[in-house]
Amino acid sequence: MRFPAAPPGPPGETAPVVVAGGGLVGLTAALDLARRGLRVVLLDEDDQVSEGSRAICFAKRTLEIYGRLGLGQRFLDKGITWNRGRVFRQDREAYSFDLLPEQGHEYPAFVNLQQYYAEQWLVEACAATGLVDLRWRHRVVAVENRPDGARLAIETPGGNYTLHARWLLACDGARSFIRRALGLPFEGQVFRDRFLIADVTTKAEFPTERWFWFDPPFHPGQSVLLHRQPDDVWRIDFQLGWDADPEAERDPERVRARVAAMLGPEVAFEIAWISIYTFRCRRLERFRHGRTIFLGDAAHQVSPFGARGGNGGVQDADNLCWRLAAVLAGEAPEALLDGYDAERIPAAEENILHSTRATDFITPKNAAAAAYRDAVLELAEDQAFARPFVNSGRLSRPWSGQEVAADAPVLRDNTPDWLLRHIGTDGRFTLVARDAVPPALPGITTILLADAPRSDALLDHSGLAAARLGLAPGEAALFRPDQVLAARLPATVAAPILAAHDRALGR
Ligand SMILES: O=C(O)CCc1cccc(O)c1
Repeated sequence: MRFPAAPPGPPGETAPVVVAGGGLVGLTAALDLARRGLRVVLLDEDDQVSEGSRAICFAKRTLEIYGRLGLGQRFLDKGITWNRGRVFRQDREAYSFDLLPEQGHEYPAFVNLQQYYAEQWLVEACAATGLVDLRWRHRVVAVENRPDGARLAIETPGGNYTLHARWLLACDGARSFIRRALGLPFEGQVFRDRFLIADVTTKAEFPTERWFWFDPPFHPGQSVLLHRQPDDVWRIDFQLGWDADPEAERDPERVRARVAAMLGPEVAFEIAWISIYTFRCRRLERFRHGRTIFLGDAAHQVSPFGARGGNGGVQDADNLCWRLAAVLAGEAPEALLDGYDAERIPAAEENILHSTRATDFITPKNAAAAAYRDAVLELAEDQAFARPFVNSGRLSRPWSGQEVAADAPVLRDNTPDWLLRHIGTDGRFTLVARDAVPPALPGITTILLADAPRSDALLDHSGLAAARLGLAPGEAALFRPDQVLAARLPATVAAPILAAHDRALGR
C-alpha cells in the first residue's frame, strides 16, 4: 500500500517534536509520544511501510511495550509465538534452550512477525490518535542543530520547506542522514562475512522453534538459521563467507538450489524475498546532542543474531518518550533527558557485546577460534557444562542494568487479568503496594495487590505477582512510566514515595 505524499508544511513552521524516519522505531516513538498527548510531525522519505520481512523477531519486552501502547494483542493474534531454540552441529542436536521456562506471562519469549505488519499497525494507531502528522515523501536534506532545536530543510514532491523542530528524534536508520549531516562518527567493528536471507513460502511443517545449524550437511562449512513467520513464510539465513559474490548469490535460481538442498527435493516452496547482508557492530559516542536525540539503528547497530536491533530500538523509544513528555509538560528539567544516554548507551554496549561474541563464535576469525568452537559444539552434545558456551546468538533481553516490572496473572473483579496492564498504561508513575493501602499521591497511580479478595485491589491469587516483584506485605514498588523500577519503599508513608518520584524525575 502506498500512502499519499503530504503537502509541504507552511512557511516558517515550528513543531514541538519532529520524528525523522517512519520505520519501526520512529513510528513507535511517535505513537508513544502521542499516547502522552503530544503533537508529533513524522517525516519519512518513502511512501510505504518496510519492504521485505526484515526484523522478524519481537522479544517479550518489546511485546510488553506494544501492550502498553495498545497493540499487544495484534502481535499475539497474528504472530508466531515461540520460546524454544535448538542448535545443531552437522545432523545432530548439540543444545536446546527454553527462553521462558515458566508460566504466568501475557507475552511469550518471542513473537515472529514480518516487520511490515507491525509498521502498518503503528501507522494506523498513530493516525487514530489525531496527534501524529504523518508526512510521507518528506526527505530531510539539511539539518542544523541549534540550542533551541533543529532546523530542517525538507524536500517533497510538492515543493521544499523548512521546519523548526524544538526537539528532533533521529530514527532514520543505520545510514542516518541526520547523523552524517551533523558529522557524528559512528564507530565499531566490521564483520568480514556475508549472509543470504531467503524468505520462502512453503507448507512444510517444522516446529515453531528457532533452529540454528553449524556446518549442516545441506550447507557444509557454514551456518544456517531458520525461523517461522506468519502466512507460511519461513526465514532462512545462510552464512556465505566473505568471498561470496553478492550479485551471483542474489540470483533466484542459486537461492532456489540452496533452499531445495535444505528442505529436500519433495518440498514445494516459493521464494518471497532475497537479501544479502554484511554487518557491523557500532554506535554513536552519545545519543543525545542537545535537542537532537538518536534512537535505534541511527544510534547503534548490531548483527541480526540475537534479534537485538529492532528490539533495542523499540526499547530506546520506551526509555525516551516518557522523559521527553515530562520535560515538555514542565514536570521535569531537561536534565532528565541525560538519563536516556545514561541508560541506553550501556544497553547498546551490552547488545553490541552479545552480538560481537555471537558473531565471533559463528564466524571464527582464525584457526584457534574455529578449533575452540568445534570443541565446544562437540562437547555440548553430551556434556552439560559446555552448552552455555555454544553461542548462536544470545537473544534479546531488557538491559541488565535495571529492573523492569515483571508480569504475573491477577484477578480483577474475579476476571483474569495481567499485572503489567496496570503499570504505566496511563502514562504515569505507578506504585504497586502489597496488602497495605497507600496514600493518594499527586502524579502517581496506586495499585493495591491483595492476597485475599477485596473490591479495591488486584487479587494475587497465585502469589506470583508479589513473588516476582519481591514485595512482602506492607511494601511497595514505584515504577516509572516505562515500567522500570524506580524505588522500593514502605507502602503507607507518603514522604519517601514522593521523594523517590522527584528523584526519578530529576527534580
Ligand atoms: O534468531 C536470531 O538470532 C535472529 C533472527 C533474525 C532476526 C532479524 C533478521 C535476521 O536475518 C535474523
